[in-house]
Amino acid sequence: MEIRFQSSPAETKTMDTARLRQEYLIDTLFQEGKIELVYTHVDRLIVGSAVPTKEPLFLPTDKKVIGVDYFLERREIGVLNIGPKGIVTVDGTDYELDTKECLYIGKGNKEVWFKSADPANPARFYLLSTTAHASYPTVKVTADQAEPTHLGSIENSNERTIYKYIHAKGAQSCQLVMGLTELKPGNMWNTMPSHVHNRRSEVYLYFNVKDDAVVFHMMGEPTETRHIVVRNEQAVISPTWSIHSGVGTSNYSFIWGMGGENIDYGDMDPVVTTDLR
Ligand SMILES: O=C[C@H](O)[C@@H](O)CC(=O)C(=O)O
Ligand SMILES: [Zn+2]
Repeated sequence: MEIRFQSSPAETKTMDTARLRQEYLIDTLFQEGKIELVYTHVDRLIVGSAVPTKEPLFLPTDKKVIGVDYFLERREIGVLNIGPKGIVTVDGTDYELDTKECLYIGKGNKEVWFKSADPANPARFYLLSTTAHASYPTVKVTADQAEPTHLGSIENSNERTIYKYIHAKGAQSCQLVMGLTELKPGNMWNTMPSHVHNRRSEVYLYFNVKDDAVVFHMMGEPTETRHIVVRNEQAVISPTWSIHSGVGTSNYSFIWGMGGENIDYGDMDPVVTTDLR
């Protein structure tokens, strides 16, 4: 498992493009036939993917990194499929996940397997895990059940739909909050006006980014911003003190996921756009 440590705002200010990318961008996800996991000390989130082809893939532990006998011994995980239909098997129970469907798996489940319904058109499971102190029921959430919220306007180029899967009023969890946002065609800005939330860290996984398109992901303290150029199926780690907004050269979607002190989606500190530097 790859390990990332934490950098302070003061350290981040001094980084050049390559260093920023090394620190905050995850560009190794969604390799076919593989599970990929990245451990960040930012709220101890584990960010990953599973793209099962011929063989089912097992969610492994890494005794050296997490110090337990199985992955979910002291953790919970959200699984969101951004590809064709797949199956997640949790201690012998199968959950079918179609595109944009999510599975919350609670602490204490010993064996998690990922399979594709059609190995020639593999499922693409995005994984986000936080530490957990209690066991909540494993539950599947469909896009329809995910409380679609329409936000933004074409005038501001940010008309989008936010689906909340795991949060205080949805699938229950210890600290994981997770959902998906889709921009309408012709709309390029996400999360603008931007915000921070010192109570939680966040990771964005950009997807449905066209092959010749990129997203300029804005990060940093509101008065000390930087950007990272992101391509399809790449993720960016956002520490508590950082804004996390983006503008694409075309429309796109992203999965947002958080861990920290609370599971209240709305607990954000808005940044006045004209205060950004
Ligand atoms: O803390 C919440 C997250 O940053 C996202 O849910 C914001 C988002 O999807 C959007 O405004 O488009
Ligand atoms: Zn946020």
